[in-house]
Amino acid sequence: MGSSKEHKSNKKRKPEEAERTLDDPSTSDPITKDQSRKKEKRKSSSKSTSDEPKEKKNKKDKKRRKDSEGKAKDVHKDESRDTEIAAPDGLQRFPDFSQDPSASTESILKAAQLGIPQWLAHPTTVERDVTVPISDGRFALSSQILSRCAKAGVESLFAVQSAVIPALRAAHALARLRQHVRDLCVSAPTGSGKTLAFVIPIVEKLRSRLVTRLRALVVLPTKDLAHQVKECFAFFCVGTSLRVGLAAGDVPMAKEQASLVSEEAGYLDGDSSLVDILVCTPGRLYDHLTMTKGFTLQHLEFWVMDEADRLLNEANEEWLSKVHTAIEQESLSGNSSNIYTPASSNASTMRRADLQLDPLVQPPPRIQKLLFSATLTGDPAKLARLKLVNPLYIAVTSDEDGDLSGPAAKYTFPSTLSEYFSICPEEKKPLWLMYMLWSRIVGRGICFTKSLETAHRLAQLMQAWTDGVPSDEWPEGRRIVIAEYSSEVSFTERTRLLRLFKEGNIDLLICSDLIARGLDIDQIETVVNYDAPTDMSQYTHRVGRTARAGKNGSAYTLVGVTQAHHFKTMMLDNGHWGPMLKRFDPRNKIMDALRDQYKVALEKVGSLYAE
Ligand SMILES: Nc1ncnc2c1ncn2[C@@H]1O[C@H](COP(=O)(O)OP(=O)(O)OP(=O)(O)O)[C@@H](O)[C@H]1O
Repeated sequence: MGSSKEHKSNKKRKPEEAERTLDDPSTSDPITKDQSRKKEKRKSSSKSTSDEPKEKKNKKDKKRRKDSEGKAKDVHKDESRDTEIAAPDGLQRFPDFSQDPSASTESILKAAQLGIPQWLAHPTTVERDVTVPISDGRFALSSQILSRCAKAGVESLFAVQSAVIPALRAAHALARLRQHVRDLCVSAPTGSGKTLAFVIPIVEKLRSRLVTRLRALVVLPTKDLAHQVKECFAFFCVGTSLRVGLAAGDVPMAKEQASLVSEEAGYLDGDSSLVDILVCTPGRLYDHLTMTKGFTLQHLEFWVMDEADRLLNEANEEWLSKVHTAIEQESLSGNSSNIYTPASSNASTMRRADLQLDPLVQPPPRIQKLLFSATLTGDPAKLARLKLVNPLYIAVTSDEDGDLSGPAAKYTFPSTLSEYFSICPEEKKPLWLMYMLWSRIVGRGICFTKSLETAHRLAQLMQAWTDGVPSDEWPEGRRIVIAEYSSEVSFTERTRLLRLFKEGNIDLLICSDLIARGLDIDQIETVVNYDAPTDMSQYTHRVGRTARAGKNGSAYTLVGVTQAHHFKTMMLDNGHWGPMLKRFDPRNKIMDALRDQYKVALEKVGSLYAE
C-alpha cells in the first residue's frame, strides 16, 4: 500500500514525445474543428467561476490552503455547520453529517426539477488530497486494527476513509441508542481507498461479536473483485475470531454451500452460519438465497455494494429484489421456530417480528446500506430501487470540480494521473502501440480494447512482433513481454498472469473491459486505451487502474479518426477537455524503423489464420 507521504510528493510524468495542447492553433484535426461549436458552453461554465461571490471564493481558497496532516479536521466538516455532536459512548467527537441546511432555494429547486433527490444534490464534500494520521482520535480505532494498518503500511487515512470511517463509527454509537442509522452513498475517485473505507469500520464494529452469524454482506460485480476484497477483509480480520467467506462461483455450488453453512447446527436463526462477513457476486448470492438451506440474512447489519452503479446496471437485477425480499420476509414473519430467551446469543441482532413487538427487547440495528463507486449513478429511478433510508452522500472531489450537481463532480480523477490522447488512423493503431512500447512510453501497464475479439487479435499480433525481434535489438537489450488477459482466459490462468505481472515478468496485459473496474494492481504505471472508451464512466474506470493510492500514472487514449468528434464531445460535456488532457504524436523516425517489424508480424499472424 502506498504511504501518505508518497501521496503528497508525487509529480506528474511527461511523455518523451512532443506534446501539443488541444488549444494549439497549429492543430488541424477533426477534434479542433469542433471547438467553436462548444465555445459557448465552456464560456458559460467559466463564467460561473468568475462570477462566484467573493465569500465563496475565499472559502475555496481556504480549502486549498489546507494542511492535510494537521488541519484536516476542518476540511471535511460540513462547512455550513460549525456544530459537532458528541459521541455517546466515549468516542471522540465527530463531524455532524446531517444535511446541509444552507442549500440555496435555487439549487433545491434545480435539483427538484431534474428529479434529483436533495441528499444526492447536496453531498458532504471532502477534498481528494486530504490525509489524516491514523492515530487521530475521531477514528477511535482499536489497537488490533491499528496494528493491521501498520502491517499494511497505512500510516494515514485517505480522504474517503477520513470521512466515511467517523460517519460509520458515529452511526454505530447511535444505533446503540436506538436512533436511526443512515444509509451511506460514497463517491470517490479510482484508487482513492474506498475498500478500506468500509473494511476497517466493519471489522472494527464486528470484532467484539460473540457468535458467528452472517452480519456483513459485501456485493461486487465480478469474481476477480470479490477475491480482491475478500483478501482485504481476511487481512484485517487477523487477530479477531471473525470469519470471512467468499461466494463468487469459482468452486462448485455444493462446496461453496458447505463453506458458508454448517449442516450440524440445525439451520435455525442463522446459527448455522460459518461466516460473519460474506463477500459475493450477485449471481452466487441469488443462488444461495434460493438454494442454500440455513443461509439467512436475519442477522445482517451491513450491506455493502461496491461498484454500486455497475451493480445497478446488471442486466439481471433479480438479485436485488431477492435480497430485499429475504430481509423483509425475515423481519415480518421470522424465519425460525426457535424460542427466544433474553440470554440467547442471537437476540441482539435477530430481526424477527415477534421479538420486535417485545418492549423489553432492544430492537436490532437496522441494516445499513453502504454504496461505493467512483462514478455513482445520479439516476433517481435506479437509486430508488435500493430503498435507501435517510441517505448521507459523501463525495470526494477536487477544488476544480465546482458545481457538485454538474457532471465534473461525477467524474473526479486522481491528481497524480497524467492523461494523453492521440488521433490515430484505425489501421495504424497497432503500429502506434508498438511505438509506445518500443520507446518505453508505456511502462508496465494494461491495454484496453473494445471487445474480446480485438483483445485476442491484438495480443496475437503483438506477441508475433515481440517474438520476431531478436533480444539484442530491443532498447536496453530487453524484450517486452505481452499477454492476453480476458474472460476468454480461465480464472486460474488469469490468476497466474496477474502474479507474473506483479512480479515484473509481464510488461503489458491486453484485455477487454474485464478488469476495467476496481482491480487494484499496484504495479500498473500506464493504461492504454487502444480503443477509445465510448462513455465517461468507462473512461474513468479504465484510466483509474493507474495512479492509485497517490502514485503517479499515465493514461494514453488512441482515438480513431472517426471517433474523434465523439471523444471530444464526451470530454467537453464532462468538463474534462483542457490542460488536463494533452495531445501526443509519435516521432516519425522511430515509427519508420518499426514499420518493417510490423509487416513481418502481420504476415506471421496472417499465416496463422491461413493455416
Ligand atoms: N490509507 C492508505 N494508505 C496507504 N495505502 C492505502 C490506503 N488506503 C488504501 N490504500 C491502497 O490504495 C490502493 C487503492 O485502494 P482501493 O482499491 O480501495 O481503491 P478504490 O477507491 O476502491 O479504487 P477503484 O474505484 O478503482 O475500485 C490499494 O492498494 C490500497 O491498499
